[in-house]
Amino acid sequence: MPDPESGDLVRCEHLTKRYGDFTALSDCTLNVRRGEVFGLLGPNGAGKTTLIRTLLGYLYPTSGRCSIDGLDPADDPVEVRRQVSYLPGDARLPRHMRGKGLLDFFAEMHPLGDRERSFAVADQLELDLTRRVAFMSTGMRQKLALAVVLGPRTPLLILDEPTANLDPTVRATVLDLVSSEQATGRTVMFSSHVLSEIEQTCDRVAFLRKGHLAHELALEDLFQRHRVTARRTDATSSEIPIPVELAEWIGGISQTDNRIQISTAGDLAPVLPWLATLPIEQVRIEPLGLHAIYQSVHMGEELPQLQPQGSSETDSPKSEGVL
Ligand SMILES: Nc1ncnc2c1ncn2[C@@H]1O[C@H](COP(=O)(O)OP(=O)(O)OP(=O)(O)O)[C@@H](O)[C@H]1O
Repeated sequence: MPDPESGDLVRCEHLTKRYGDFTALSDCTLNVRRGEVFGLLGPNGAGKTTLIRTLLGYLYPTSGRCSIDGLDPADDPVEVRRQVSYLPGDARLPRHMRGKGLLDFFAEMHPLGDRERSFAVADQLELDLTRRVAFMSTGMRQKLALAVVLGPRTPLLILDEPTANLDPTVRATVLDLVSSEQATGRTVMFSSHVLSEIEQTCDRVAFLRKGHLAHELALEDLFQRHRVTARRTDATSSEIPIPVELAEWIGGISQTDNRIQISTAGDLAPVLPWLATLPIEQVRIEPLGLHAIYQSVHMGEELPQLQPQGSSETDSPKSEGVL
């Protein structure tokens, strides 16, 4: 039964999917909250599409379970798919149809289809709807697929690499469209290999690696974290103590030769006066972006220090858990 009271629209509990002996998704537990934009990140073959297709009931889980609005796709795939607009990574459209006819067709087919909306999206993407699909470029077909998928007013939108094959201007429009969908109350899941798109659009992101959920991260949290690098000007290499009153803001301090690195969490304002008192020069402060996290997950390395706020532990890397 749909459960509108639950804060989570999507739930995966210990979801595992094997193809023969090969485990494509392993013990994956994650939730997507209603109204959020949730990003799926991971290298090629990480299991993103497998996760999405299991959620939609196109694949049966080997073990574990998942649900969309309380509905289990293994039990009721048709009803689940009524709740979802899905853009596959390899969307194939009937080649003989013209754009206009195709949008009409899909708007009529879907119980929540909205022809006006599909045409408005096509217009926003500056797509020529008079052409046959067969004569469209790859990017034009992607635009058309987006116009199809963004039409129906489903509670959930799942987009598998929606900006693939699009030029930078159109990519930006697509991200705007995703944000507009969120503003209307829809929940969006999307996978992308473009980290800046995830940073720009998502509320939370999950990193998959070799079928495992390697990390989950709230973007708001990431933007609050910075890395300060500097050169020590004093001759000693003695440890710089973290002032007790700043324990909440300083994640850790590490030093190699005379290079010092300080990780911060939360507002920088209380940290800056203290930094000014330290024997350091060539100070660089940079937000800890997704790129640093992604690289670590991708390489299977331990992650850079990301202490939760309130922690005063030193700069020991951690490799598990929610960042
Ligand atoms: N039908 C299948 N039979 C066997 N193995 C499969 C099948 N479908 C996918 N796989 C394997 O499962 C793994 C996960 O594939 P999946 O398509 O989910 O990855 P992905 O994260 O979406 O990758 P990409 O970023 O390249 O789209 C890959 O190693 C892939 O080769």
